[in-house]
Parts: sequence; structure tokens; C-alpha cells
Amino acid sequence: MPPHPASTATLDADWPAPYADGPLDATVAVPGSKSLTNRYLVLAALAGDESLLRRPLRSRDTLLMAAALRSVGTDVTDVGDDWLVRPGALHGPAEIDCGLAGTVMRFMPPVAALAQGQVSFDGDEHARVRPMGPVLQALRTLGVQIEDGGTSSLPFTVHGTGRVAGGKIVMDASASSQFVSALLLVGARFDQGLTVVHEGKPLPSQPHIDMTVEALRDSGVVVDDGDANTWVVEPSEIHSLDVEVEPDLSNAAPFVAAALVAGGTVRVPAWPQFTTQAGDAIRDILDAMGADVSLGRDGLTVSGTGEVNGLDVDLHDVGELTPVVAAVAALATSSSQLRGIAHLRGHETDRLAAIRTELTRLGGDCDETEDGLIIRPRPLHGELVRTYGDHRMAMAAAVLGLRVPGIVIENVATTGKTLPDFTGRWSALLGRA
Ligand SMILES: O=C(O)C1=C[C@@H](OP(=O)(O)O)[C@@H](O)[C@H](O)C1
Ligand SMILES: C=C(OP(=O)(O)O)C(=O)O
Repeated sequence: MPPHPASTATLDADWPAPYADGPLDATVAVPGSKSLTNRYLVLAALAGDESLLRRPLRSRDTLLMAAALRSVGTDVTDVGDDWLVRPGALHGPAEIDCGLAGTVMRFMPPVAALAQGQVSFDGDEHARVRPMGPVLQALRTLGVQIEDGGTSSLPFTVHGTGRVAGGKIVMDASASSQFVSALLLVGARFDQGLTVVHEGKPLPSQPHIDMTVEALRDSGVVVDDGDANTWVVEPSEIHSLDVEVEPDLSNAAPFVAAALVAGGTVRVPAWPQFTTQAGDAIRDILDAMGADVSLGRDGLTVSGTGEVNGLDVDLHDVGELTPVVAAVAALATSSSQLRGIAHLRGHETDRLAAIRTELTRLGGDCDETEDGLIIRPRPLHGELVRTYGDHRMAMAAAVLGLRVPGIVIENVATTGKTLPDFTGRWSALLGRA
């Protein structure tokens, strides 16, 4: 399929990460949450009337989601900083480019099942090895016809008939919480609603499922999540939304971690006091690693001295933070163990292997365990850090660069997956133009 414009925005440029030669003093405005933006987009496309998403994230993953929804009949229009979403009759034929976005490749097939016609999906080369099977299998169980050449992965084609009867599905979502979220987001539009039961090893990223349930309830959908690993979505209309998208707290993580690593203070305005974003956990993590962290009405303030403690932490709920936490841990004065993150092997890249390999190349000491990483701080040296098309590997390398002279980040534009102008924002953090 021809590349979508949102897919061609990456330049392979290597970027010398700036070294911090003094304490930081910066205020960083962080753009909207990827996870919230893409949930709101899907719900707005399925709603009965038009929705307004205020200050959504515009990055590769969300532009791909908007493009995917447009291609099946939804009108997504820029209104200043906002997006006006007008739902239309869902239809094929359409070709959807998922890029490397887990949210697009998992959330869109159930939407395509509600479209009349054929919808084909493909994405980046690595997207073809990200786990996808349980979503396709669940849709087949519900009677949806899908062709995937027997691979249970991208590329595949969904043959929608415009309606899905619904009912109950049992799936193993231990590889990704997005399998559950994907089905819950559309369940109210199935004739009988939908019951999803997870059976298997523990679910990762539970806060992301809670975020889905809250977004559904904000749209007037009745969801019963009272029993563990079971969600019941009543059939109903989906109400239109008028929502302000919170800043992306996982994208904020490298910026606030910088205050601990380099010393000084970093403030993030509009940090929500209550949130379903898993990335909020960075506050407790940085506190445990030695930062002074305070959340007030004006936002979050993180201060540090440059002295970092190691920690033992279970990141099962918030795997997104792993690369940045690993970078901070590599600069600590004692060892760290990061647990509960075996599922990161199916993320943008095999993140456990990528972190171990790159820290080792820099002179670090990092071991992979069955479900995580052990990091023993060692003096690190400057080197090209490979990013494997993973935005969070690039952000982690920038954190290391604050304290290790000579770090160069390969393909820094990969950060555009979830954060526009990362290099400009990172330079501004250090007071550089
Ligand atoms: O639903 C979401 O928005 C997400 C869920 C999580 O996925 P996994 O459960 O696959 O880790 C998270 O890591 C990802 O960045 C975003
Ligand atoms: C795992 C991530 O993304 P995705 O939504 O593509 O799964 C991530 O952003 O860290």
C-alpha cells in the first residue's frame, strides 16, 4: 500500500544528546496523552453525534488513528488546536496503515467489523511481529470474517457486514491489555453488547483497561467490571464527547527524570490531580529514586541533586516507563531490579533485549531475567545508541546523555511516534535554543 503521509515523517538523523553541565531549571508543557487521544477518537467515531476533542495529541500514532477513521467514513477536522469528529456510516473499501501503533492495529479491527465492506490493515515491518492473534480470534468467534494468510498478525483484511451480533468472548490478553481495550471500546455497538473474559497469565497494564472503562462511562456506556478479569458492556448508543486531553504522563517521564539525573528542578504544568494514566506512577518511582516530588494545583514539580538511588520495582502496570526508568537506574549509586515486564518483548521492539544490549554497549552491566532487568551501575562512555524504531529507547538515551558525554541517538525522529519535536523540547529543557 502507498505510505500514508503520517508514515513518512521520520528522518533517520542521528542526534548528539545534550550533556547537562549544570542543574536544570525548566518548565515543560507536555502535549496530550496518546492513549486518551486514540480512545476518544474511536469513541467519537462510534458516537451518535459530533464530538470535540480539545488539545489532542498530534503525533504519528494519533495521526494514523485519525487517518484510519477517516478512511472508513469518519470526518476528523482541525479546529484550531482541537479536533472536531463527525461520525459517518462506517464503510469500506479502505486500507489502514497502522505504522507501529499498538492502539491502531488493535483498536481498529473491531471498528472495521462494524463497517460495511472490506478493510485491509498493514504497518511498519516490525508491526508485523507484534502480537495480534487474540483480537482476530475474538472477532472470528463473534462471526466476523478475517483473512490473515494463517499468520494471526499484520497484514490482514476484515470483511465487515455493518453489524456484529456480540455475545461473550474468552481471550488470553496476557501479551497486551490492548486486546481487551479494543473489544470493550466497540462492544456497546454490538447488537447484544459484549462480555470479555480474560483467561491466562496476569494481564499487563491494568490501568490502561481502567482508562478504557472510564472513557466508555464518560460516553454514557454501561460497563460492569466488578469481577476480576471480566467486563460486561451493555448494548447502547455512545454519547458524543467534549473533552480536554490531559498531558501524556509517560512522555513527561524523561523530562521530570532529568531533574533527578542532572540535578535542579523541572515543572510540568497541568499534571492532573486524578488520572487513569498509568504514567502517573513516575511520581512515586522518582521519589523512591531520590527526587523531591510535589503535585499541586499548578502541576508537578520534581527536584533532584544528581544523586540517584537504585530501586526494586514492579512495572507490570506501567511498562511504558521501563526504558526511562532503566536509564535512570543505570546512573544510580546502587543496583536496580525491574520486574513484571516480560510482555515488553512484544512492544515497539523487544524492549528488554534492546535495553540490555544498548546499556552493555555503553559499558554498563545489565542482565535480562525471565520477566525483567537487573541493572548494576557502572561508568558509561559515549557511543551511538541504537533505538530500534522505539520512541522510548530514544527518550531513554537522551536521559543517559545528560550525564554521559558523547551519547548520540540513532534515528531520534522515532520519538515522533508519540511526541512531536522531542529534540526542540529537550534542548529547551537544558536552556538551549
Ligand atoms: O491501551 C493503551 O493505550 C496502551 C496500553 C499498554 O499496552 P500493553 O498492555 O500492550 O503494554 C501500553 O504499554 C501502551 O503504550 C498503550
Ligand atoms: C507500548 C507502547 O506503544 P503502543 O501503543 O504502540 O503499544 C508505548 O508507547 O510505549
